[in-house]
Amino acid sequence: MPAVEFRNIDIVFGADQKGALKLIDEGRSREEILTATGAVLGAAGVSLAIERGEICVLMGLSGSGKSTILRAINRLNEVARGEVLVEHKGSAVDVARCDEDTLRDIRMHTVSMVFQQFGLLPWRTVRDNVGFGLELRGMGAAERRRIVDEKLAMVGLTNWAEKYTNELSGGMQQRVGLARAFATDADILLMDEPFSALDPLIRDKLQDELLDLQRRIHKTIVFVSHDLDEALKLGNKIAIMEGGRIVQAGTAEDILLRPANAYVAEFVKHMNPLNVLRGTAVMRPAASLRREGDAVVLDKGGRVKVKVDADGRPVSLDLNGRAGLLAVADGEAGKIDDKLASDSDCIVAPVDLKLKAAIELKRHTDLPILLVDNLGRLAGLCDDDEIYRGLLRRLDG
Ligand SMILES: Nc1ncnc2c1ncn2[C@@H]1O[C@H](COP(=O)(O)OP(=O)(O)OP(=O)(O)O)[C@@H](O)[C@H]1O
Repeated sequence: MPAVEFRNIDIVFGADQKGALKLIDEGRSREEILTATGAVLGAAGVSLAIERGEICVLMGLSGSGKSTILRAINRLNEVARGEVLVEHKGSAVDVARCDEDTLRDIRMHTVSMVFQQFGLLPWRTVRDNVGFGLELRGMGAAERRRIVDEKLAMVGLTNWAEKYTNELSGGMQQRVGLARAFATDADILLMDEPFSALDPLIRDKLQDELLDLQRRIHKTIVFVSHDLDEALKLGNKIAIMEGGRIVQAGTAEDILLRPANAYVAEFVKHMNPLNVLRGTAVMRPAASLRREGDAVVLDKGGRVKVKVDADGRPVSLDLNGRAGLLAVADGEAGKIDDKLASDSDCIVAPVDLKLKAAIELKRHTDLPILLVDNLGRLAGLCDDDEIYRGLLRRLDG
């Protein structure tokens, strides 16, 4: 069960919902619907599943409908048609139709929201802002203090607990907003352009902090942004919206490599592919490499071979009859010990290795890179040839 799922939702602002829905079904544009009915099309035919633990970024130009669908997740916006399923206490609840008590329960325990303008109460201290939701729930002071202090430590604001929020910088205020959202322990966080009021350096830092926190807390985050860099950096999944409709949803790589239409292509035109692409985008897949028995041939001359076991995991390296050494690089950043690298003949790295890291590894070691999946099985080869060809293909558009 996804944590959040939009099933074919339409959202209309205005009295003539029926008239607007009819025109949506006829495929009319927002302008046509506005002229004919006076109603504003907020969202049309939106379907999207957001899995538990995912960061899904809703991206698009101003007015494209990002906030509109985000706010349907806790029914701050009513949907005219369709379902908004939210995983609540182990089952999928249609927020669009559930009763008021269930809705209140969902808002209090399952879905929490972080706003662009922080939404803090200036007459309360940082500690009392973070504990506000818990206070509304009727939680006792001691328990509240324990949770609030834990969340303040999480966002690095322990020493600021007694200050008033207007004594804090914008970046710090947004950290208070984050701590408040974390304090409710909601599984789903809705973040409506939370960093866009901040200057670029602070924004970049908070994005890193959010990614770092997410590695520890595994929330489901639905994040609205109009900035593609931010979307590509944060999103496991990115849904691009135009005129109230989702025009493409996929991974950063899908969007960069296969933009669905001219609108998406325009967004990605100026992106630096190195920050987004992973080894998988350029590697020569294992299945297309020449096999010789239990060995996979890595070079044209047939002198470099890697032996794989019955499951396809690389076990040894054969350099024209001499045994070579395989060295393992860690994580998507491809970290490797210098001494190990200099003694080795080939590097084994995870398949989600960032292309930028692959290039750095190549420059640093000048060794071919074997990419392996999360079970250690050979997924493909990423050497100079693959990297150059992959980049050229990308740059050629
Ligand atoms: N409460 C409302 N009443 C009437 N129209 C609304 C309301 N909320 C949103 N809209 C309209 O719905 C459309 C989509 O707005 P939305 O705020 O979702 O866009 P967005 O993509 O989030 O843009 P932005 O980045 O500017 O916030 C816009 O045309 C907007 O004017």
